[in-house]
Amino acid sequence: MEKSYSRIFSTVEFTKLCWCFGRKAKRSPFHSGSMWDNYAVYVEDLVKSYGSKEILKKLCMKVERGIIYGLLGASGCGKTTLLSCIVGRKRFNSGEIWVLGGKPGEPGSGIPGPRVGYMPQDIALVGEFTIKDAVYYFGRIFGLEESYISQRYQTLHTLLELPPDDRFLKNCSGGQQRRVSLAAALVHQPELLIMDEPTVGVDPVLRDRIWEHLVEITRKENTSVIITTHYIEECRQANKIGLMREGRLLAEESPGRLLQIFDTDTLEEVFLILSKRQEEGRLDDISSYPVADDQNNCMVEMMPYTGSTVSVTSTVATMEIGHGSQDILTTKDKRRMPRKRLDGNRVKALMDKNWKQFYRNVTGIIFLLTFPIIQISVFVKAVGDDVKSIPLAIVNDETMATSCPNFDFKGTAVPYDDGCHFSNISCRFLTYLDHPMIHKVKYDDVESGKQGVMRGHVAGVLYMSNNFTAYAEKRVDKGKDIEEEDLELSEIKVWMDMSNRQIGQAIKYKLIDLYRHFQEDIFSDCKFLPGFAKYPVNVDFYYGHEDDTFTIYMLPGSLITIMFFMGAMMTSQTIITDRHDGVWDRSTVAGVTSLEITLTHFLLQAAVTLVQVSLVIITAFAVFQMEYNGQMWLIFLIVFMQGICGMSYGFWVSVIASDHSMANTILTGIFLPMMLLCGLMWPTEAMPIGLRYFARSLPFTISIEALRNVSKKGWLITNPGVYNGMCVSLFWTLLFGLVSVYLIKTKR
Ligand SMILES: Nc1ncnc2c1ncn2[C@@H]1O[C@H](COP(=O)(O)OP(=O)(O)OP(=O)(O)O)[C@@H](O)[C@H]1O
Repeated sequence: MEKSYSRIFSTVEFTKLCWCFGRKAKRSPFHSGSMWDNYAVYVEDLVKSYGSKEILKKLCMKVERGIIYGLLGASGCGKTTLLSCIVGRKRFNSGEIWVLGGKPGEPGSGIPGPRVGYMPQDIALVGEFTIKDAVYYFGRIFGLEESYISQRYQTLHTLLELPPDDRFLKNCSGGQQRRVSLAAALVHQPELLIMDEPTVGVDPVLRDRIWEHLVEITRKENTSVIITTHYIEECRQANKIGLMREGRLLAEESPGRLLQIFDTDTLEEVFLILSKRQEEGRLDDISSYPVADDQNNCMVEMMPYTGSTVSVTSTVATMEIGHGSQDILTTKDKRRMPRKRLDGNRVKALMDKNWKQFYRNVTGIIFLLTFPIIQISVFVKAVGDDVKSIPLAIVNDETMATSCPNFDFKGTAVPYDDGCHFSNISCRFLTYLDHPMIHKVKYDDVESGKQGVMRGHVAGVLYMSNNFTAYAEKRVDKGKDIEEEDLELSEIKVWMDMSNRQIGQAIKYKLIDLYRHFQEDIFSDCKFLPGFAKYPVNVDFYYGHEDDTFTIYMLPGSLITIMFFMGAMMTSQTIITDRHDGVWDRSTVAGVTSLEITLTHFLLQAAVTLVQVSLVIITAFAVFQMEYNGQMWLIFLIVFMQGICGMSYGFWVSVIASDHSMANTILTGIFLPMMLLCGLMWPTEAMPIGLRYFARSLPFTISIEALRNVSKKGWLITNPGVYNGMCVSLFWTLLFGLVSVYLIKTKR
């Protein structure tokens, strides 16, 4: 093989055939725009790297108008990267790309936009679309009339043997999805059609039909086609093929001519020869040979397609190409109109897509609507209420009883001239312990009670001494003259298990509180001055109540964090799914702007957030009757703004994360510390001063305070304690949003 190749393939021809091997062009081949107009795609010295890895190495490529160009190469050689750069999906490091006479992205180039039909390697369609939806979606994005889309849909449906109109894409096979994807790229009859492996998984008969169609549109409509495929021999039907390896084009020529030059029967063999040659480093040798136009390496090739009379020979078709391209452009001039940042048709198509994606995902809807209700219900029912039925060991040495059968309050505190006579008041005190928080458990002595604590059977031991009543009476009678030992014996002693601080503290304060009531009642029976038994510190309450549960304190934080998290999760999941499926990229190539994508996602998700906020507020305030004092619309607004802020945060996460698992990690990894710092569970005032300022700068700390100020204090929007919280929400919403848009623009 190599022998016959050497015989026929002279060095000069080889030199002419291969081009672009590192010699820098002295000047651009074209000094006027009209030259580029002859090419559908013109790539010069293109370099694209991912990190330090160079994928495209000064690659040059020329695709004349009205031809089928087959781009061949092994997996990973950079074909998809090259196509992505051509359609403007990816930025490149250096070099030049002209598409249909303009540079992608430049105003008036029409690219991205309807001039190009792009079928990416991945399906890049919405799974919730029906077959018809998918084609119509792109038709509408391209601004086509409904009647025209309908007519095109019928034609493509027949041509590509598409499944029934109403079959959902997610229920189609891979091959069927690929055909729908092809139909979506063809619907608007683009001037340039770029397809990344369109025939994978397609039946050979249908594959043949697709190729026939490609030949037909290049011939009749002067469409230019770039197609990549793994089936090398399939490309015999192309007018020109580019053999790509390791980020470079080894050759670019018509298949017939390649076979002739290399004297082989198959393109596989041509590729093999050229690949070996590249391996041996002999391709670089050709730079020393004379070339047809040494002013520019990209111009060096056997058969330049420069004029209207050049005929391209392929094994399947011989066709005249390059005719009347200028006329075609004139009729399609409106496609070159500078792209509007916001176009009504595209916004409508995107809204329709988002809505279908939303309502056809029943599991998603159930989750989005029930999850906030479940969360707030669980919170109200499970968090912040008083502890109940905590077992407390009672050792009453006075009566050896906890319930004191036949006990009667009467006669336990009887006033007389100089004082008050007590009787059996240990039993009287024990009646005050009949409280939902406490479950009394009788123990015979302190030691066994303490054993009970150590074994976890009880949360503490309460002890009253033998003759507790007598010592208590002495304490009252003698006042400051009481002896220390008597004073000690008049005390109720308690040993608590404080390893569970919440329970330990709750029981401790409850016992003190119950004792206060007990003492007040006894002193009242003794006809002492009212208030004698009270602490001499009289605390009254301006906002809230003494017995407000912790639930009331945590409710604002809970509402806000639930909505922030829901907004963040919903947005990041939706956008990453769209981006991962390639729908975002594909829509962008079709002309959709980032603003339109962002805006339409925002509108739908804001509507969902509105419903979610209504649900959590109804659940908290109407169903669970949580108390509030302020204006309900203001409570609603503050929570809603945090939902929007969460959406913006989710948007930012979706931009910096490459996939769902990374997004979830970032989402929760940042959200959890924010939740700990926001004062939801513990006041920020308990933090070290530096940390407190940091905590207050976070998205929802001050909003939680604002919501508490409205719901508990009834403050109005004019109060800084309210509007500051709203300003912080707004600030973070804008910050996350702007940073995300900036990253989208720079990250490609
Ligand atoms: N986003 C990315 N970050 C880093 N490397 C990437 C990225 N995308 C592609 N690559 C690498 O670039 C190289 C070329 O990938 P590309 O997808 O362009 O190849 P290809 O020729 O289209 O392969 P295939 O035929 O299998 O689709 C591969 O080594 C790939 O791993």
